[in-house]
Amino acid sequence: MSEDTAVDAARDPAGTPADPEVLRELGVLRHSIDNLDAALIHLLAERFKLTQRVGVLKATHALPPADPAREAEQLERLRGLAVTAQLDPAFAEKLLAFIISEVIRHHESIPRG
Ligand SMILES: O=C(O)C(=O)C[C@]1(C(=O)O)C=C[C@@H](O)C=C1
Repeated sequence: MSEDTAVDAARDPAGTPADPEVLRELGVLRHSIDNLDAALIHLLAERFKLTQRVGVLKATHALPPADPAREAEQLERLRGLAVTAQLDPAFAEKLLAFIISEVIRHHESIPRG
């Protein structure tokens, strides 16, 4: 993380720089956020590699790109996990729907047969 990012954001409305201890804590928190964002990107990349293989399998065997029954199971499971993890289940649902819609778009672009 850039030191400047923390410094820029850590000013009060009058433009006075924040307490150095606040800046230090902000920097520590942002460093961990950056690590988690990197992990999310890597996890998503691995997920898309697997769904790409699913897409090829489906296209090869004339299976439909979307499977609403599977999605309903995933949704129910993820909502439960979100509640346990104290994450807003509505957010988890929207995120899953967003990811799956992108996967289906990829599936549909694979030549069939
Ligand atoms: O499991 C499948 O059949 C997939 O194509 C993968 C996936 C997903 O991204 O998890 C995507 C589309 C389907 O509607 C269900 C699930």
